[in-house]
Amino acid sequence: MSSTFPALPAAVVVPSASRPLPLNLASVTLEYPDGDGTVRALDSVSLAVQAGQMVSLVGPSGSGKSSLLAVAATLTRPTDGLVAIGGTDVAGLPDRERTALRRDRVGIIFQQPNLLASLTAAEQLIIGDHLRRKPLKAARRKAAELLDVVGLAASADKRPHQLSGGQRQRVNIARALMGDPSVLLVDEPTAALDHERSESVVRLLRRVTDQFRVATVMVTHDTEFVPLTDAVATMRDGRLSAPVVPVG
Ligand SMILES: Nc1ncnc2c1ncn2[C@@H]1O[C@H](COP(=O)(O)OP(=O)(O)OP(=O)(O)O)[C@@H](O)[C@H]1O
Repeated sequence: MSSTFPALPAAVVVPSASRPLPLNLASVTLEYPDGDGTVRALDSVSLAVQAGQMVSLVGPSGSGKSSLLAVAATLTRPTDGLVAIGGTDVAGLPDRERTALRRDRVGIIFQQPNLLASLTAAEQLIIGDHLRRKPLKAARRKAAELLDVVGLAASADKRPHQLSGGQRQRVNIARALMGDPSVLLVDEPTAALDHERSESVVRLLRRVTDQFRVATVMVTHDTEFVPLTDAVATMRDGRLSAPVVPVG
């Protein structure tokens, strides 16, 4: 842990009773088959994230961070426990409704932007809305607005090879916001970036979390960026080794 990270008293994030939490994981366990037995990637993990809150998820390799994101993203069904997005319990939903919930409520940002080589920055955003069957004109307007938010208004017509790594990650962030998600799940967004670009990407994630009131979970190994977030959750051997603590 970085020396700039303050030691703080533990405090569990308390959900507001009046409005459903954008993201609520309660006692989530995930087991993968492993030879004759199973490996427990998540062991009774609980994590509640409020609108406008940004939580850092840290922990050693193999501790379960990606598994937690995959379960929160509704990409992986947990073996046990509750996964609720905006108050909807995902467990009972058939695959089609899970996919629709994910498309409409969850923005996912992976380490690598995975942009399509032949599309411009604006088109990378618009194509998602096309799949959501939204009108093209509105999608164009929204893409322009979001590219402006991420500082790429002047690069809307550039293709991935004409953008820097940091700019590609900004397109990735704008793309994840196109569906107006209430939850943003971010996996090591700075893994391929130098320090300066990493900091500016995390600051951007902080800004969009505030501006769009999304509930953001960011897996990061850069603990120096933890103070830019509201709280830190530490994973070890599939468990949250400490309660979520606010960053002071
Ligand atoms: N598809 C899978 N099948 C079997 N075991 C898996 C699978 N995915 C992950 N695991 C195991 O689950 C545990 C948690 O892995 P996970 O990838 O979630 O950790 P992590 O903290 O994200 O690691 P890293 O920081 O290296 O990405 C590990 O023991 C891993 O080997």
